[in-house]
Amino acid sequence: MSHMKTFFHKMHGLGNDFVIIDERSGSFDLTPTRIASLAGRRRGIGCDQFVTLSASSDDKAAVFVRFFNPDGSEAGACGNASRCVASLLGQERDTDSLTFETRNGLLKAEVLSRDALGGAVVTVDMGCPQTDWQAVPLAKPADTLRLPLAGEPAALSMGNPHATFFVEDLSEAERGPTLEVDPIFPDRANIGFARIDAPDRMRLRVWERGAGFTLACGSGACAAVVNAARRGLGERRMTVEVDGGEMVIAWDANDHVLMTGPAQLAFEGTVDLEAYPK
Ligand SMILES: N[C@@H](CCC[C@H](N)C(=O)O)C(=O)O
Repeated sequence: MSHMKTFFHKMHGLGNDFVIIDERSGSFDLTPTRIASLAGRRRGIGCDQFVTLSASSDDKAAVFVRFFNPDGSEAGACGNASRCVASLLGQERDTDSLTFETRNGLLKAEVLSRDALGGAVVTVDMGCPQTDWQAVPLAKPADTLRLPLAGEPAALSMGNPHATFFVEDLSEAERGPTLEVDPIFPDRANIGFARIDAPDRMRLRVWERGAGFTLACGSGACAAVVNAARRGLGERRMTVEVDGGEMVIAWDANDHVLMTGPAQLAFEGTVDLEAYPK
């Protein structure tokens, strides 16, 4: 029996990699179990996040974009995937300015440049950080500037929950797996470890909820810069060095967080979804 093959794009932003599947012409049976097996590095295609594109009911938006972690859980935001989607759709629509819908609302993106090898530099307006304890969310009222955890991280939501620890030594990042599931985070959290190297520069590692350490976390970089500025540790515009390269994050006067960095097409392929358990 032959099954239909489903087309996918494999893209990455600074090594944070994605499988992108287009469901605009019809949805596929993408259960959390199937997503987790497709995301597997040995038996699947392999990715840090799985991304679906479907029709948006908002006529300002080109598509509705959903982000899934490799454990099958859904995330409200993914910065690096947002740059990749903007690059892909910009090419499809022959435009550099795009708006797309996510669970965190409408995001605007601008493709700043392209090369001949599937690469682009993209700015995405990631929206406004939310710093109320209920929005992060936290399990109980707490000052989101200094959570009652050893190291007193600052917390906020960029559409997904983030806590940023400011550290001298990045080996503290080994606390990430335990902190992701600390009872203070009822939806778990992405845990960033930031070393401030200059007022406009930081080094960041993020233990991602549902994914583990990745080479880059765009929403984590946005959270880290906002949290550094809130704590008076950094400027509102910083270069963030992650394991996979660099992004520039600017928290503007209108409270929006602008993230600029690369988006790269790695390859395209087809997959028989039925071959993966659901
Ligand atoms: N890699 C991401 C964030 C992906 C989602 C995150 N793991 C979550 O569960 O919130 C990024 O670039 O922002």
